Amino acid sequence: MTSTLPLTLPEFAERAAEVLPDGVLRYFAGAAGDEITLADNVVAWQRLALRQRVLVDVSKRDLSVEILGVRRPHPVIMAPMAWQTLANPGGEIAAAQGIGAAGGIYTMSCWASQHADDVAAQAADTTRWMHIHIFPDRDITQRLVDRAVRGGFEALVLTADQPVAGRRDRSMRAQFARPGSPNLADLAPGSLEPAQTWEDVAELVTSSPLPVIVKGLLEPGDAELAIQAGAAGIVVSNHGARQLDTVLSTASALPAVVEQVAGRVDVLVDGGIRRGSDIVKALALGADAVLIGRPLLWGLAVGGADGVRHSVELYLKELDIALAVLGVTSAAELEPSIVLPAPWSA
Ligand SMILES: Cc1cc2nc3c(=O)[nH]c(=O)nc-3n(C[C@H](O)[C@H](O)[C@H](O)COP(=O)(O)O)c2cc1C
Ligand SMILES: CC(C)CC(=O)C(=O)O
Repeated sequence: MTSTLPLTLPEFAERAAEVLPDGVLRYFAGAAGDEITLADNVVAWQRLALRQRVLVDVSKRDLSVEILGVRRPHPVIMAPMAWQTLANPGGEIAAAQGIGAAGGIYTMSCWASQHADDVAAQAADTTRWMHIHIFPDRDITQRLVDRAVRGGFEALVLTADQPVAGRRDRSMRAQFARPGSPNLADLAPGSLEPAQTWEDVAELVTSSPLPVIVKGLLEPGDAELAIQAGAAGIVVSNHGARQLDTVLSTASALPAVVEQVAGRVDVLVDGGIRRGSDIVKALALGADAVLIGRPLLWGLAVGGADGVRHSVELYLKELDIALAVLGVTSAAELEPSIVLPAPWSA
């Protein structure tokens, strides 16, 4: 892809809407029900205003943060998203290469349209996490864990908010051929497990050589249970508003979860993060890092690996400028006092 890549993040979304078939776009962009939470995931970050301090020496700025005890160049992680060959023939491999080139972590959905072994081989230089479910057949889960270990994936991201599939009105009639999940095809057909509980999480933590991050929590009480089960981290997430409409947006849910966790494990957040300034707000509210979903699919759709890399770089550029203008030199040291309820949201 040699055409000029977009200059802004919204332009990526517009270009993706032009290049993606209608059915695929509806599946990617859509969410549950009336999409109230989908909209509020974005707006909840916009409802926060930033306090800027001036005439601080910001000539040296540091975007690095610690994630699972490892210093990373910046806080951007690609969220697990199914079937990435629908966005671009390069699929998961291109996405992983792209985010790796930008210094970010790639989370591979277990519903991937390419096999984890191939992603591991062809994006060997990218720090990769493997997304998994507790499947009705626990042996499938175990085999995915083995595969993650074999492929050098460094953590497991366990989806907790999908006992059943959400009902997504926008994509219900979407016509597109599902690429299947070659990553699961050589295992028994994966299906969701409505009977999963925290006991399963504790068992997974005990048996897994990799740290387990529990994704899809909104309540402080669940964060506590995740810690009791031995999770190394949690993701405050509503699955991109795809599971149930009118659950809390993630910016609204984050502060109480951070308070409950009190630094005991890593707290990550995703949902509606569309600007570098949203990352500032997430970190200020106590997140250690952020996962970004749809915008990186738009990058993949528009420009393959290069598009993903460029999209991440746009976030980082915005993050860096935001820090400088706010008078802050370190992303890791952002304080809650830098955000306040915006007067325009009253
Ligand atoms: C097309 C698509 C597929 C997704 N597939 C998965 C998945 O397989 N597992 C999962 O835990 N979350 C999945 N998600 C949710 C994302 O991991 C993430 O929580 C969400 O997209 C973040 O919100 P954002 O898109 O507003 O950034 C998917 C999201 C999208 C848009
Ligand atoms: C294959 C699906 C279960 C992937 C998913 O979680 C989603 O589309 O939100």
